[in-house]
Amino acid sequence: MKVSLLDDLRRQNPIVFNISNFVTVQDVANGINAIGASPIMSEEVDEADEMVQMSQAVCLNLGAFTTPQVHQIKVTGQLANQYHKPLVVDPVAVGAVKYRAQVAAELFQAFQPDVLRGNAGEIAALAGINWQAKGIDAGEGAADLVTIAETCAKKQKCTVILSGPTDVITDGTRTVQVINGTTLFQTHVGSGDMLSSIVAAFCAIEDDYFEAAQTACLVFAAIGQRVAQADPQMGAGTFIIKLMDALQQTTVAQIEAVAAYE
Ligand SMILES: Nc1ncnc2c1ncn2[C@@H]1O[C@H](COP(=O)(O)OP(=O)(O)OP(=O)(O)O)[C@@H](O)[C@H]1O
Ligand SMILES: Cc1ncsc1CCO
Ligand SMILES: [Mg+2]
Repeated sequence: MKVSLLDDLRRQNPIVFNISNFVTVQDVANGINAIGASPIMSEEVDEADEMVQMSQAVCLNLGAFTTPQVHQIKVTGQLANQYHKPLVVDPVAVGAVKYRAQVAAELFQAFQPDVLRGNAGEIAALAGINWQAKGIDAGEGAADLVTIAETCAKKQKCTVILSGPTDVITDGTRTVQVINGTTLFQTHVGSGDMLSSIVAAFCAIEDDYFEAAQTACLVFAAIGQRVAQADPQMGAGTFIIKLMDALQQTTVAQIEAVAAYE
């Protein structure tokens, strides 16, 4: 685990191009900015080529697309592959909505993600494993989370992050579990979207996307855990504000001091 990648990220301040969703776009932009990268968002396919070329990573969030946006997402994903820019995809609610699963399957015919980041319900759906997803939330299932993530990585031919109380990160061969975190993440809609774009920021500065993905998960979860531990009475509203502060201010040494992974 190379937590020092966080210092590289802050030094290099890479541009991360996001097609976000309207629910969480501001948290995603501010999260990227706070941690030390440079966000840019777009809803216009005509600027996709220029945007991808000037970016060091691309994050496509499938949270709330319209038909024109599906086209924009498809073109942007293809451009990311063409220009060899790391491509992270967040497949929001593909386990809960058949239409979304169908659109995601069509998109993955058109381009190849480098990292897929979703909760258990989303990653199980992309792995073809039975699970009861619940809207944007993970839902319930009996299957083993490591098996789900590894199956998904092999099937989709990329690094996979299955996030939750424990994050499972795998490229199908190497697998790490990040234990850090706080239940307060669940009280803030868009914690996962923030994580996906922060994964893209780490992929912008580290060519081994498995390494980038596991470091991003550890950094995000450990920072959230430190915030929660500082005030046991904290609620959802304060958490996001303190989390933004901590994304900006937490040091590599502070993260290493609480890091828990296996
Ligand atoms: N119960 C929990 N305990 C500790 N950490 C958690 C817990 N649930 C989620 N997390 C952390 O929250 C972050 C977001 O992951 P999560 O799986 O909740 O994404 P998500 O379901 O896509 O969220 P959203 O749809 O709100 O964006 C990750 O860093 C994960 O480790
Ligand atoms: C609540 C919600 N609905 C569509 S996207 C989204 C934010 C979590 O991705
Ligand atoms: Mg999500």
